[in-house]
Amino acid sequence: MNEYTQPPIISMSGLEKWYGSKHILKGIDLDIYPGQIIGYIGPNGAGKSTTVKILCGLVGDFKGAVTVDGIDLRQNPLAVKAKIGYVPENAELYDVLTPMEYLDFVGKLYGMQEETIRTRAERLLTSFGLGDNKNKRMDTFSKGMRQKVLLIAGIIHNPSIIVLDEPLSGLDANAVITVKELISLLAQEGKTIFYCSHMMDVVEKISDRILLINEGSIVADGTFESLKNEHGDTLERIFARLTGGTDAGTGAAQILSALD
Ligand SMILES: Nc1ncnc2c1ncn2[C@@H]1O[C@H](COP(=O)(O)OP(=O)(O)OP(=O)(O)O)[C@@H](O)[C@H]1O
Repeated sequence: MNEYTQPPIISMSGLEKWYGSKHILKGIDLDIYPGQIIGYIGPNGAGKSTTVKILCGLVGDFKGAVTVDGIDLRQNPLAVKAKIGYVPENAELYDVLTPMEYLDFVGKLYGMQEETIRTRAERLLTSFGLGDNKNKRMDTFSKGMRQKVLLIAGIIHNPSIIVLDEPLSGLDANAVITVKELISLLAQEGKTIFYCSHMMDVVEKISDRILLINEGSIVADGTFESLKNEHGDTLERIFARLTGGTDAGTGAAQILSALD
C-alpha cells in the first residue's frame, strides 16, 4: 500500500484562500495517499488550520479543487465530512453536557446507531482514563480532559481520514504517549492521518511524510530523512531555515533585550 499502487485519498489542486485582502493560501497542490501520516508544520499564521478547515468542509469560498476519496468537496460536502474525523485545537465543548451526552450528540450527527455510540463512547472514554468522569458535566473538566473528549469525538464514527489540529495541546505526558501510539495504530489500520503540530519532536517521530507550509505555500514535502539530507539535521533547524526564522538563542536574546 503506497502512493504508487493506490489513488490518492485526498487531492488538493490550486487551493487558494483569501480573507478580505489577505492572501492566506497561495496555491496548494497535494496528493495524499491512504495510510500516510502527514505531519503538517509551519509558523504561526502560515495557513495550517485554514487548509484543514477547508478540507473538513468548515471553511468555504476557496479557489481550486479538493477531492476526498474521489468525491468533490464542493459538490458533496456531506459525503466528504462523513469520511473525515476532525479534532480541532480549541473547540467550544457543550460544557453543560457530560462526555456521554456530548458523544451521543456527535455520533447522531454522523448517523450512528445509539447502541454503537454508547458502546464505543464508553470504551474510548475508559481507554483515555475518563471512565469515572463519563457522566460528569464537562464544565468541571481540565483542559486536557476536554481535549481527550474532542479526540474521541473526532474518531467515534471510525472515519478513514483523521485530521488533528494540535491534538496534544494540554495533554499530560501519559496521554501524549497514548495519542502518539494511537496515531500509529490507526495508520497501520490503513487510516490516513493529517496532523498539524508545532511539536517538532513528535512530528519527526510519527510522520512518514512532513509538509512544511510558509506564508501560504508548501516549501518542503518529504520524509524526515529526505528533508534532513537536503536541509539540515533536526526538524527545528529545517523549520527555521526554510521559514526564515531566527535560531532560538537569537530570538530569545532579542526578547530579553527589548526589556532593557
Ligand atoms: N476567520 C478568519 N478571518 C480572517 N482571517 C483569518 C481567519 N482565520 C484565519 N485567518 C488568518 O489566516 C492566517 C492563517 O491562519 P491559520 O489559522 O490558518 O494559521 P496556522 O498556520 O494554523 O497558525 P497557528 O500555528 O498560529 O495555529 C492568519 O493570518 C490568520 O489571522
